[in-house]
Amino acid sequence: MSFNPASPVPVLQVENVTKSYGNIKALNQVSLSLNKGEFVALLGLNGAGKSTLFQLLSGLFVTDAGRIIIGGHDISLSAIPALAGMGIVFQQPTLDLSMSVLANLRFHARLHGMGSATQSRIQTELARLGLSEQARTTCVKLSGGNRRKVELARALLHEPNLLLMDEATVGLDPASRKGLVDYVHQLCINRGMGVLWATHLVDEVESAHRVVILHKGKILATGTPEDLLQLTGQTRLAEAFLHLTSQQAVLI
Ligand SMILES: Nc1ncnc2c1ncn2[C@@H]1O[C@H](COP(=O)(O)OP(=O)(O)OP(=O)(O)O)[C@@H](O)[C@H]1O
Repeated sequence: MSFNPASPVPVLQVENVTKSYGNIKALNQVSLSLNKGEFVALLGLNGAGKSTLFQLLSGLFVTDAGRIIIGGHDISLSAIPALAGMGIVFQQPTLDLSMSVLANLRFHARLHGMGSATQSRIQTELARLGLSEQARTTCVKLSGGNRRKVELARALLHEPNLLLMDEATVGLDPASRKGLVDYVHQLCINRGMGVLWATHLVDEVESAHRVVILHKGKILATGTPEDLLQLTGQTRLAEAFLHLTSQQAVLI
């Protein structure tokens, strides 16, 4: 089955979101939206505010101002249905390394109240990621790349409409990074899932449908990779990114 992008359906709307830590404004009036089947890259240097945005999206923190709507549900009013439609892979590993792959996935399935569908969903996701043979392996024995794949399988288990990837390739070698980006791209195409992929690595965003450049808590620019090249007059995305973040002009 392949997704038809003809009629976009927003799976995520971020409206004028502001968040401060004391005097530090980590996010300043940030707005973005993401449609079904769209791969949107959130590109920003260290300290841009990417993790802060993800913490707000995953309900760990609340906004100082603005609204976050996931699958039509305002997270501040209806957190449970909002979060139920979302999967997330955090920058920091969150598997219980003392448990098996299966036990980690079953724990997540119980949290989502998946019931009798659990076993077949686990088998499907592990098979897709080439991890069926590792199902009973204790996670501490897995390579870094395979641990990330288990985290991705866990994030996909309850079939979310929105997948958040927060610098999910940290610690992976270049081939594994590319493998993960390509796999998630296919998920967008095949399942019509929306993906927000945060990174500071430009090579991970070259195939994104849209790139949002976040810098010092503000969105500097948004558009297709081609739009950003045109906007900056550069020939490579890495140069366009450097150009935008060094100029800091508001170019939306
Ligand atoms: N708990 C906190 N307390 C105080 N300041 C914080 C806290 N978390 C983040 N910040 C500050 O907020 C700003 C945004 O940080 P954030 O971690 O969201 O950026 P990031 O884009 O995820 O960076 P990185 O790529 O390095 O992970 C930075 O100035 C950071 O120092």
